[in-house]
Amino acid sequence: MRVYFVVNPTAGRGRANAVWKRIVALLQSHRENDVEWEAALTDGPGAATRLAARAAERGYDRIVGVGGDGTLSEVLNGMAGSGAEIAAVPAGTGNDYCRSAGIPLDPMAAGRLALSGTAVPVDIGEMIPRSGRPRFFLNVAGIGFDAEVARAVNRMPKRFGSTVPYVLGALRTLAWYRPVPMALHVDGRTLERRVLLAAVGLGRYYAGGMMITPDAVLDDGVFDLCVAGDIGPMGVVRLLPGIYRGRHRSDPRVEFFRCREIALESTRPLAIHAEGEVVGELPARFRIHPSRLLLVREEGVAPGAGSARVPAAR
Ligand SMILES: Nc1ncnc2c1ncn2[C@@H]1O[C@H](COP(=O)(O)OP(=O)(O)OP(=O)(O)O)[C@@H](O)[C@H]1O
Repeated sequence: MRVYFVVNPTAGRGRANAVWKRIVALLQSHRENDVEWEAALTDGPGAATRLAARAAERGYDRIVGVGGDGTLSEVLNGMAGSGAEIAAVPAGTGNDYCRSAGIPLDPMAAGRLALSGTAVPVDIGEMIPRSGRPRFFLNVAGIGFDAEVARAVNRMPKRFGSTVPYVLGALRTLAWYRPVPMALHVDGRTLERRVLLAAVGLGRYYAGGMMITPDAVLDDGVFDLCVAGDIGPMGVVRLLPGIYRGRHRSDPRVEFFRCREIALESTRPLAIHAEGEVVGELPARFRIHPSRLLLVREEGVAPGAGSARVPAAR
């Protein structure tokens, strides 16, 4: 098997650098002779997409993103549709996709899995803005309050980990952001609402462990759409802490839908985030591609990580 590592040395406030050194030591001691590997470090935004696209073109069987959710998302956008498998070594700040997918958060365990685990098909989403470039995502994309929080968080230094910047960004955004009148087209049905946020989930977690779409399953062929309605600043303050445990599930102002196609329109332009990075503006469509990605993950583990599977015989 030929494995290509795409390493973002700046992920996790530079933690990825140390992680990568340990992974190299693991690779050098790896006894399986049938693994041939190569690696490249990213040198800025967009580099992981270019590196992953080249690796897929050159016929690598497996492409491993070493970094956080942003790195993995860039890797996906370089290799989606190529037939290559994707694996992840979590070395970022939030690592929400690994949390959602049941990939070990311990980078060395994830590194071993990347080398010897098997890949299973999972769903990916495509965000198609009316103007601008479409983009694939693997975990959560969204609009509204959370996209504005993502914008605020991305402007902050990452030295505090993932939760503190998120809470600070959320508080700052609370001061000015108000629910926006929107039309949501969900599998052909139109809903009109004032919307605080809409999150399109394949995985369950985002923003450093918030369980925004608590029932999402990576390989069920549908999006879990979470729509938080007309909720004011004090309501958000009360709602936010409970999202870490999925308690918003029972809040009457929050609705959930299982669907395949979503189109969102708003009365004013709203930013769209994918995996916590701002990637476009409404209006946009979201389309699911069931089982489109081959993901290396542990089988039969992890709450929220997909349907339970019988462990393969070894
Ligand atoms: N050499 C580089 N210098 C600066 N930025 C880079 C470099 N390589 C990649 N990037 C950018 O770094 C961004 C953040 O990376 P990533 O999301 O993987 O780490 P993180 O933010 O620490 O983790 P998480 O998203 O899990 O919280 C990516 O969006 C990518 O475009």
